[in-house]
Amino acid sequence: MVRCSEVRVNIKGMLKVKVNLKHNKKYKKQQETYLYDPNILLKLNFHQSPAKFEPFISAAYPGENWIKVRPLKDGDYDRGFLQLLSQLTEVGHVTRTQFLTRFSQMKASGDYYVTVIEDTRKNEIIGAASLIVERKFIHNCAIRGRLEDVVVNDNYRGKQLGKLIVVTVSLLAQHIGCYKMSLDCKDKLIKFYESLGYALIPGNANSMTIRYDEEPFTVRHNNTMLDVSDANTVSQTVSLDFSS
Ligand SMILES: CC(=O)SCCNC(=O)CCNC(=O)[C@H](O)C(C)(C)COP(=O)(O)OP(=O)(O)OC[C@H]1O[C@@H](n2cnc3c(N)ncnc32)[C@H](O)[C@@H]1OP(=O)(O)O
Repeated sequence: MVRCSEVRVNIKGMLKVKVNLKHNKKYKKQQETYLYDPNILLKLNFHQSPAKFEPFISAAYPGENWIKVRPLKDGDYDRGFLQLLSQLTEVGHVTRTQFLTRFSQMKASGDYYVTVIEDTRKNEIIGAASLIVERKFIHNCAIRGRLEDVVVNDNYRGKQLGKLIVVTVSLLAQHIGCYKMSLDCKDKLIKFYESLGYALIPGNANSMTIRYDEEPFTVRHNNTMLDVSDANTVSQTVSLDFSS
């Protein structure tokens, strides 16, 4: 079968038809879908971030030509995205269908900015972080960002990729109009996030959790499980305020 890939009308009104003789088999190579528009990442101004990059890198120029910062793609199931997440927490056995269904739901909502770093030499996802947009009625129907699921493959840590992926989604939050961005983290990572502009808000930096997947209902304080009845202690939330 012959495919017509381009039809143009020139000045004299002559119809020009450019034919693509590629066989259908080659054509079958499916286009992958981005979760969100990758061009937004090229517009982010990394000089706005208090993070110190030495040498300077950004999402558009990540320092090496084999490093690519981009939105998650539906094909990333085959690039080890879930295996990377398993270095952060338990992922479970997620089938391709489950992955693609979740990807479509996230894309349809428009509020999920799962962002990854790919090692293009290996066709492998080596870093990830998610910005999730929360829509509010308060502050004139404002939107705020939540930073979730930050991880860098342990073979690539200590090379600024953690900073790169967190700053990318943080600038992205500001770019799309969030008035603030917050995250929950373990105590040992507070310094890491502080170096990227996040702060513990005095009197308002607690993070509390109730779990429904464990019995009896429990509140978590970092890694320590507490019974809800004596949960006076809580863990911490760090915020990045774009209005100040
Ligand atoms: C909101 C959330 O998702 S919190 C969950 C965070 N993720 C995890 O804990 C998963 C396991 N850890 C990781 O994947 C990585 O260690 C990350 C993402 C935390 C950091 O990634 P890296 O690529 O190593 O970070 P990067 O090289 O950019 O280091 C930045 C700085 O943070 C410091 N840092 C990195 N990891 C840690 C850590 N675990 N504890 C304390 N400091 C750290 C580094 O020393 C470095 O400091 P410097 O700039 O003064 O040299």
